[in-house]
Amino acid sequence: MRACFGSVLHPTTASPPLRSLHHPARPLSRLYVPRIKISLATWTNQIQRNRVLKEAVEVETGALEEVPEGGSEIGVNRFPLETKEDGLYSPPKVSNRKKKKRPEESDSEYDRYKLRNGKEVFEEKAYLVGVECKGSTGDTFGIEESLEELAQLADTAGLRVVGSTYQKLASPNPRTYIGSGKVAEIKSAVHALDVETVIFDDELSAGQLRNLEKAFGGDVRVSLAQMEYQLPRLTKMWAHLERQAGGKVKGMGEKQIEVDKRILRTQIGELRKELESVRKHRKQYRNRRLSVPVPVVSLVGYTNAGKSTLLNRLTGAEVLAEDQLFATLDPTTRRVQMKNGNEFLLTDTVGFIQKLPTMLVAAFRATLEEISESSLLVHVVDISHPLAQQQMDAVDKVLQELDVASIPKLVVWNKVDKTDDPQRVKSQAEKQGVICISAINGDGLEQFCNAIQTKLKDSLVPVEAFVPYDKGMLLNTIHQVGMVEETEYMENGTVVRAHVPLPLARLLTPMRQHVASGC
Ligand SMILES: Nc1nc2c(ncn2[C@@H]2O[C@H](COP(=O)(O)OP(=O)(O)OP(=O)(O)O)[C@@H](O)[C@H]2O)c(=O)[nH]1
Ligand SMILES: [Mg+2]
Repeated sequence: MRACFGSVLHPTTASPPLRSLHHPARPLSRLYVPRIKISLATWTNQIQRNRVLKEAVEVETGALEEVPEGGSEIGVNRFPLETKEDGLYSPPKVSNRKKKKRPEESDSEYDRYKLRNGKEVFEEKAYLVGVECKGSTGDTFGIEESLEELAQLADTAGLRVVGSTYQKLASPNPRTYIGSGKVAEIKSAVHALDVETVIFDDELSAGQLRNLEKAFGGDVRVSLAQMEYQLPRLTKMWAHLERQAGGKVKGMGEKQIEVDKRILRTQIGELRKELESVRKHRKQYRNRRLSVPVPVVSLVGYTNAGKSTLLNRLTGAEVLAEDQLFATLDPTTRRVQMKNGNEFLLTDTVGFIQKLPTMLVAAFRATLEEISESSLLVHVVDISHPLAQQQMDAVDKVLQELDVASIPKLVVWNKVDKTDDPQRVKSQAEKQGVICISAINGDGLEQFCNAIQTKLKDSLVPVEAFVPYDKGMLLNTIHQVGMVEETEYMENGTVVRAHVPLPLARLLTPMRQHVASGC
């Protein structure tokens, strides 16, 4: 056994050659996501396997003569795919911690390569350990729920959860965090189940990680949790920027695989700089966008609440919406046109999660900065979730930490179709002045758009401006994004009285002065 990553320990078993790429790491904070989703080990494997897969595709299209080792008889689909009837890949549901191994399930290395979102991942076997310290404040989620969520995250990260345990502690053991009896119990589970990754539901010190690895029987290497967290995000951002900004960012134009190779060669300090540069360019991109004076509405909410589904439904966008945590990693913005012709920009964001630590908030900054520049936040709640209230509280807490609590907010209860009694939920929502929708079947979306419009109006600025006829486009924009109360046609232009978004009001400033000085 070897390696730890965040509070994740990777014991090694007889590994295929690719697994030697594993890089261990340690946690910087109590991070769920980086600890598992962004395992450099998994990620480097993915890159490596994707390369092989890419080569295999080239073989099929005749681009390469040489067949990759071991791939001759299987071609593109040399690794098993799990498909649903509709042909889409469906990851195994792992929220059931007592999942039994199917008799026909083989542990051969090939069987454990799975295709996820078009990428191939090696499914490591994971064992979850939940820890609850008595007297720890602020946690409204119980330990069982925390473990459920951790299992879902592990699934999202491409791990196969083979077991779990938890312990309530009066205070953590300084050497191993959990008690020695628990350590022994986990050790036997690790060996009995051939576990490769042990994930702790809490922050462990470097010393505790070392001791635990030793106790479970491996040598520990500790480093680079931060990098593991940033790498995929960085890559994704590049891809995102490439699509949106048209090739001006450093590294753009590089194929994904080249970016991947370059990142693999890069050290963590350099990566930090790169992330910073991505942030700067995103900001430039946002500034350009802000010069188009359309109000920005951001969808925020707990992960899996249905934000991307709502964006897709309203705009016809094709943002990945999946029953997995953290399906969305970087924001996407689309224009929404309402029936009355008014427009706003709708931004999807990365979902929040309980115990989102300040450090993670900082790391998410690149994406969450979008939120701070919105005219309106739409808090999407999965009202069918048994812990909907706790999730709402967790989101509000993060919004406070992000210092955006002052931005007007509209709360929307989503997935009403999934509740036991949609009618009852709807009337409850009405009483509380909350909009009730189903992003999946479109129920309540008209009411939702009207509510956005009303809320946006509250954030509009009243202006009176003289718009010369040669600036006719501007008048169109005022009609499109603002609310026009009165227009008066003069000899050289139009006097317009309207409520407009702040950026447009700024743009109109010279014309407002014109009004003041004599029209
Ligand atoms: N029944 C039902 N399912 C929904 C509804 N809206 C979304 N879903 C499902 O909920 C799951 C999560 O939806 P996403 O849109 O990916 O959620 P998200 O908030 O973007 O999640 P993250 O990107 O992880 O933060 C998907 O399986 C959707 O199909 C709804 O109104 N009703
Ligand atoms: Mg999403």
